[in-house]
Amino acid sequence: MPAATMRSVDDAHTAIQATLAPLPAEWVTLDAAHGRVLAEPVVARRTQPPAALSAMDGYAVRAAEAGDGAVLRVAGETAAGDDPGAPLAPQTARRIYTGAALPKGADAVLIQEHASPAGGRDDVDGEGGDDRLGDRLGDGGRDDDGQDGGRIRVDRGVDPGAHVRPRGQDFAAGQPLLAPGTRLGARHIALAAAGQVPWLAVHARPRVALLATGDELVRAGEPLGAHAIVDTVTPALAAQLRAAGAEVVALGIARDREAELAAYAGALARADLALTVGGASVGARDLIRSALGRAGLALDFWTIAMRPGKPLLFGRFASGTPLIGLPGNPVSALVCAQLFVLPAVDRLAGGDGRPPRPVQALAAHDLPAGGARQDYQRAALTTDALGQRWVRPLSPQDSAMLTTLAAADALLVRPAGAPAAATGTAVPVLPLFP
Ligand SMILES: Nc1nc2c(c(=O)[nH]1)N[C@H]1C(S)=C(S)[C@@H](COP(=O)(O)OP(=O)(O)OC[C@H]3O[C@@H](n4cnc5c(N)ncnc54)[C@H](O)[C@@H]3O)O[C@H]1N2
Ligand code: MOO
Repeated sequence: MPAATMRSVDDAHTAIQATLAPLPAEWVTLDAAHGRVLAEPVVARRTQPPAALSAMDGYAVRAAEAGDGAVLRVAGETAAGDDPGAPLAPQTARRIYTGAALPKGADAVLIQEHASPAGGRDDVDGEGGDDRLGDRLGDGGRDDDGQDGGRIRVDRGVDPGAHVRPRGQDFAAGQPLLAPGTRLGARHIALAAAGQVPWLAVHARPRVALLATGDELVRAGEPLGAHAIVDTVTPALAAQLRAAGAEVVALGIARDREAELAAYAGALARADLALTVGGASVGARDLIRSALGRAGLALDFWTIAMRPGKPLLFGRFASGTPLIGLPGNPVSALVCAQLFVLPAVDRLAGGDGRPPRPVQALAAHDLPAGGARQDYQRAALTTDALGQRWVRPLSPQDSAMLTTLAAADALLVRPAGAPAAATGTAVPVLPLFP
C-alpha cells in the first residue's frame, strides 16, 4: 500500500459524503425533537405577543397622564391571561401584572416600585395618603391603597411604550420561524412552541448496522480465553452513535470466514449506513473486502493516507447502503469514526456532514516533520494563565493503546510532509469526541 495510491483524508471524506443524502422526514412532538434536524420550515400559527402586554408588575397608564407627581385612581385589575375588558378611563390606572394585556387607551406601564399609595378607596381627593408617603408598593408589598379603587402617586413619570411589549413584537402569524436544516436545541423548541406548532418534521434517525469481526473477539464481561481480545469497539461506537442521534443495530461478532461474513451482508445492506470493524487490512484473515465484495459490495476505495486508520475502506451495496469498513485496532476505529462516521451520520440526519473542524494550539514540545500519512496523534491540551492553549502529544501512540486515547483531550493533526515545528508553533488540533 504505497502512500501514493491511498486516498487523502479530505478526498475520502468527500467521496463518502457524495453518496449520502438526508433521510426522509418524520413527525415528532416537541419533547422528542432535541438534536434532530428540521426537514420543513416552522411557520408561526399565531402572533406573539397576541396583544400589547405588560413586561412588569405595576399599573397600565396613559403616559400623558402619568408625569412625575400625578395622582391616578386605580380602576380594575388585569392579570396574565385575563381579557383586559373595558378601555382605560381618563385619569385612571389599571392594576396590571407581568404578561397581562393592556386595556385599550393605555400606552405605558408604571412599575409599582415607582408608585406610592396616595389614599384609600374613599379618599377622593387623593390627599389622605400623605401619612404613607415613602411606603412604596414595591418590595413585594401588596398595599390595598394601590389596588382597585385606591389611588397612586406617580413617583417617576413614564414615557409612552414604557414596559410594554407591543403586539407581534416577537413574531407575526404566518412568519417563518425556523428554517429546514436547523439542528434543534432547546431554544428552537421553545420558539416552535411559542408559534403554537407542537409537532415538527425532522429527518429520520439514521439506522446504523455495526458488525465486529474476528475469531479472537469476546464481548466485554463474557468468559475469556487466555488469548482472547475484548470487543471494545462495538460498545464504544454504539454509545457514541446513539449519542449522535443514530439508531444502532449491533449485529454482533462475525468469525473470520468468508461465508459467515457474507451472511451478514443482507442485514448490513438494509441499514442506512453499515459499519464493519476489523478484517480490513492485508492478512490472510482480513476478509471484509473479498467476502462482502462477493455479496454485492462495490468498493469505492480502500486505504487512506492517515495514521491511525490506513486500511479504512468504503463501498456501497446494491441497495445503495454505504459501508465504511473500519480498521480493527480500537484507536484506529474510533479516530476514523470521528473523522468519517460521525459526519456521515450527521449528513443522513439532515446536517451538513462537515468534517470536524480543527482549532489552533501551540506545540508544547518540538515536533518532528510529518511522515507519509496525515497523523492524528493523541494529545493533551492545557490552557495557560493568559488563556493560550498548548498541545502535548502523549506517548506511546500505538493504535491499540486505549489508556492513551482515554487520557487524551484532542488529536494533534500532523499533515503528511509537514515541516518540523518548534515549541510554540501554532498547530491544528481536533478536540476529541465525547
Ligand atoms: N502487513 C501489514 N499488517 C498490517 C497493516 C499493513 O499495512 N500491513 N496495517 C496495520 C494497520 S495500520 C491496522 S490499523 C491494522 C488493522 O487491521 P484490520 O482492520 O485487518 O484489523 P484486524 O486485523 O481484524 O485487527 C487488528 C487488531 O485489532 C483488534 N480488534 C479487531 N476488532 C476489534 C474490536 N471490535 N475490538 C477490539 N479490538 C479489535 C484485533 O484483535 C487485532 O488485535 O492492521 C495492521 N496490520
Ligand atoms: O492505521 Mo493503523 O490504524 O496505523 O494502526
